[in-house]
Amino acid sequence: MKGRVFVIGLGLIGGSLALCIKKEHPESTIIGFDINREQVRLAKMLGVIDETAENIPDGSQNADLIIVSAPVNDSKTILKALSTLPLKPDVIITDTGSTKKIIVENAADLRDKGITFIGGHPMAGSHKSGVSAAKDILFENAFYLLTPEEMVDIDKVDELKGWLKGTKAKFLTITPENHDYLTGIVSHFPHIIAASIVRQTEKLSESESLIPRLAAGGFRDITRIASSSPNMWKDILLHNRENLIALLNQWQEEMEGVKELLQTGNERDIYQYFYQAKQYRDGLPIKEKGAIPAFYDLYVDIPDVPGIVSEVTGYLAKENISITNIRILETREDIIGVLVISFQTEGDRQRAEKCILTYTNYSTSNGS
Ligand SMILES: NC(=O)c1ccc[n+]([C@@H]2O[C@H](COP(=O)([O-])OP(=O)(O)OC[C@H]3O[C@@H](n4cnc5c(N)ncnc54)[C@H](O)[C@@H]3O)[C@@H](O)[C@H]2O)c1
Ligand SMILES: O=C(O)C(=O)C[C@]1(C(=O)O)C=C[C@@H](O)C=C1
Repeated sequence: MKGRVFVIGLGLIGGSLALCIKKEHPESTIIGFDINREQVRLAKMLGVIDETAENIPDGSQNADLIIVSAPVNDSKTILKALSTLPLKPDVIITDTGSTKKIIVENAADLRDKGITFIGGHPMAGSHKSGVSAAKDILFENAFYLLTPEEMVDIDKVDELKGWLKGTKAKFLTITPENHDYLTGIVSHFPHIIAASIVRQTEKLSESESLIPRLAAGGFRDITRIASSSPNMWKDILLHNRENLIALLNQWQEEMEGVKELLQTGNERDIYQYFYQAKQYRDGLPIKEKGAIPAFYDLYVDIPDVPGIVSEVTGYLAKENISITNIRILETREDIIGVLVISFQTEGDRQRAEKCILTYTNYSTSNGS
């Protein structure tokens, strides 16, 4: 496809979508805008965008596709601003926000002007923010939720899917209300729990200095997402308050049940509690295996290609670096996401990181 694509908000998601679009449609021109000038500079330097726009009116005027990818409360304001601008009549506007009901409501003025708005949410991401974390494989095999309203022409939805083909995501159309209910359960609520576990641990560590050093495998796995952008999550919670309050009430009941299990001390019931959770978790399409206690972990973001694990371990063998364990965190259905390699010492971990960065262009981190 040819045309001008204007990305507003050049962060992890806006940047990754820009890369996907350019890869699939090399003849398109990607124009970027962000209120943070440093993100714009980086986006241009990293080749994520072709051109920069000074402001939203400039970038929008000749755009064929506009992608709004700011935190949801900012996106709400941006959509309102877009509705006051002269736009191409056949432009498609979409967003990437993690919530949909309030966003779609705030696109009403665009709709009234006959402009197509299709709410969107690629259901993949990371705890990292900013354009430097953007990558074109981020959405591979992930669900990409779309929430077009009834009046939106099906051809326009297909056109948007065409633009987004390079994400290699699986498109699913649902209502904004259902979107917020479902993502509340599987995404927003788990983020609250992860943050609450970290906050409780922080308070308890004030009187016990060993706690941070012991917080390894399990703690890291369950709290990784607590490292996500507080600004983004503040907005998500404000946009999905009702669903989240209902979930918190249910969770409190669940915890009361657990407390009762402990007070009663019935071995069989406690076993059953964990057994049932394991059955459901193991049956999910995301098959994360084995919690390996590892103090010196290296997280490597890997693409979904055959032989990738042996490729990475091959480089380490070449440099005589021993590993104590290796596992794959499958972050999305059908896709390898992150390779977690464990080492005996921090020195080995650092050497391994250097080695992988020398031989490949995969990003690495210590998972924190
Ligand atoms: N991070 C994830 O895992 C994830 C996944 C799917 C969807 N989302 C959603 O996608 C959107 C973007 O998230 P992200 O992870 O890319 O965040 P990010 O923090 O990496 O990037 C957001 C960017 O928006 C910019 N911005 C804020 N207000 C702006 C404004 N008024 N005009 C122009 N730019 C503005 C910020 O400066 C920042 O560079 C959010 O709505 C988020 O809910 C996030
Ligand atoms: O992998 C992560 O770090 C994420 O939190 C990604 C995640 C999620 O909850 O699954 C977070 C918010 C987005 O709206 C979509 C995806």
